[in-house]
Amino acid sequence: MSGTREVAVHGGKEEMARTAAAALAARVAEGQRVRGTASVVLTGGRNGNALLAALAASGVGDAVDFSRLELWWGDERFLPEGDPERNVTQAREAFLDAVPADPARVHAMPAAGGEHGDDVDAAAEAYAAELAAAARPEGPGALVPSFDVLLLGVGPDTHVASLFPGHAGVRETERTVVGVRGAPKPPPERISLTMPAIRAAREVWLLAAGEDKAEAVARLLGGTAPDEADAPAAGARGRERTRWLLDEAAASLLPRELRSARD
Ligand SMILES: O=C(O)[C@H](O)[C@@H](O)[C@H](O)[C@H](O)COP(=O)(O)O
Repeated sequence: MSGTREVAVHGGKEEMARTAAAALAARVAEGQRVRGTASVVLTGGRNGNALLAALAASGVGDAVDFSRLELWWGDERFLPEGDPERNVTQAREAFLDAVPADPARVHAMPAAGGEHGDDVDAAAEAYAAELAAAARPEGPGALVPSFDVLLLGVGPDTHVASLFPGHAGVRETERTVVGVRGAPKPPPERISLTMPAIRAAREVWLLAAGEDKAEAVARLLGGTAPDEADAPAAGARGRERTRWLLDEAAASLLPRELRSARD
């Protein structure tokens, strides 16, 4: 049984990113206070990167000890190391190069042309092994760490990570990481956490901003939840809490009572 679901609507995408960054810093600081270290799964995309940039801004992440923060990725574009389109490259530019993270705790997904060559499935298996090695025995299913917060940008087609509607990855029930081919959002080859890995997180935060997300958000939150195979974001739930962080444009087609929900 998953936990609570909350919807928060913020004025614009910048306000949403700043609010989300401050909330993430507070959650990480709490996790570090209670457990010594915290574990966050980052997402690619404009909203994910905007949140990271806000987190790197002065004053926001002051309560976080970045040297005790385990960073993972929910998905990665399977491109060569250093490619500007890789999520980790964009995260470094937005955030990582500005904070004192411990490189040993920054778990980037494998790049194409690296030790796994161009075998995206082998790269996915390697990341699954890295997650399992970091899992604590008491963790959920002990295949992945008990992530404090797992961030997900939401696509206009309701995809999250690199789990796309109707594609095999969204129906995976055993593996924690899969290789993706033929992704409708370029590049076609990607690595992605699966729903079992996503749902192992204590909290899952879904980020959606802009008019182009309004129809997806209305479909996902405005009434009966669609099946996750057809609308992957519908399956993205935390064990303790699921938060939707929207701006007014993305929330514009929601019922009035949801549009006014504030953090
Ligand atoms: O690798 C990726 O492209 C992302 O992980 C992807 O899942 C992204 O989060 C969504 O497509 C939303 O992207 P925007 O926030 O840019 O709309």
